[in-house]
Amino acid sequence: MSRRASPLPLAVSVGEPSGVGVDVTLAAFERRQVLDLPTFFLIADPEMVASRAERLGLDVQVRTIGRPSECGADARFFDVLPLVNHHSEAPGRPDPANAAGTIEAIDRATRLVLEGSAGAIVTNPIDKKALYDAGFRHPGHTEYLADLCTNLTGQACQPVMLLTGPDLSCVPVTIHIPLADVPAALTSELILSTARIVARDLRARFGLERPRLAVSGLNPHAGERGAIGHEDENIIRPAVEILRTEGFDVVGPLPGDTMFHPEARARYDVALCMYHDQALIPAKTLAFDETVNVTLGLPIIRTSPDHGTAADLAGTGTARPNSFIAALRLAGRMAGATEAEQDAAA
Ligand SMILES: NC(=O)c1ccc[n+]([C@@H]2O[C@H](COP(=O)([O-])OP(=O)(O)OC[C@H]3O[C@@H](n4cnc5c(N)ncnc54)[C@H](O)[C@@H]3O)[C@@H](O)[C@H]2O)c1
Ligand SMILES: N[C@H](C(=O)O)[C@H](O)COP(=O)(O)O
Repeated sequence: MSRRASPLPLAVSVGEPSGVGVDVTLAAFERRQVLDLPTFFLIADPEMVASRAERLGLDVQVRTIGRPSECGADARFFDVLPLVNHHSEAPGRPDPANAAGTIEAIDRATRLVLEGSAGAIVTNPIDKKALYDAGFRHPGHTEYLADLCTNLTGQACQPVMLLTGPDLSCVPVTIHIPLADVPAALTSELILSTARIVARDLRARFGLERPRLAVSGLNPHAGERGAIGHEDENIIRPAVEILRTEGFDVVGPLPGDTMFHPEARARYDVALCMYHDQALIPAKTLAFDETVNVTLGLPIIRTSPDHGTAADLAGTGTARPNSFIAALRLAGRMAGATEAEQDAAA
């Protein structure tokens, strides 16, 4: 698979303005040349961005652009596509009044990628509770982007959350739901559809021809052959067997506690886990600074740093930009590969 950089700029959404999103974006901009980062612009309130840069003591000049094609025209400037909705600059103090701008940035970035003006969307973290308090009805970006893409394209899509780092890639089959609801939400069909999307997108977007999948169990010891819970034998194992008959390279159900040590990880490309923390605890513990959150199953490329808003660090200059930089790099590579394939097919 080609790994050329995307010639289209990446659209970065501002995320929660009281969090570290702008801080890590500015830090990445400052290192763009030395790190040879893909070209990107931020969708945000330019005044808020300029205030944050000043608070951080950064010598960054914000330039307002009207469209993505203007991005990078003068490399000295930090390009911002302005929001219609105003964002106040108040680090560490999430405010539902900012929700409209936060959502607007995600919407506009998505539309720009769908219309072919931007190569991919890189999202900064949102404060989910602040958005819920303002009436946002989706658990997170992952589910929201799927709804948005479905509405904009007319094609239904199932979003799949992939956390990918240097030594582990994993997918939570159930995503943002209470732990108590997981057993009822877990079906063989959901495991099957998730695994099929993972295999398809790892091939198309990452160049992995036949990814090796490892499926976790749900209960301790993967249910101890039915003695500690029934889901492993009645729901997960049948799904794994169907996947095998379909030609997938897949093992499972594997006990969740022993599938993440180094020798175990060497045997698979992606772990399919049954619930959010089963996947995200090992991913963030192994490589909090390098892991990237990617949404599979969408008609667009979306990446994000693995961390949240880190409101305690906003405006202090201590937030590490590493995961955001990894998200930019990965989005650039994925978009470049997609564009190369489209060129080849043309
Ligand atoms: N993609 C997203 O939109 C996304 C992802 C995760 C969490 N969130 C949201 O973020 C909010 C806060 O969540 P949380 O506290 O569980 O997680 P968090 O990642 O914001 O913070 C966890 C800990 O890690 C530290 N940390 C986070 N990012 C860091 C960085 N770049 N450099 C140095 N230290 C960093 C924080 O200071 C904190 O101590 C919640 O509202 C949550 O929903 C959003
Ligand atoms: N589940 C993610 C995490 O804990 O890192 C986070 O909430 C981001 O989810 P979205 O990308 O769907 O907002």
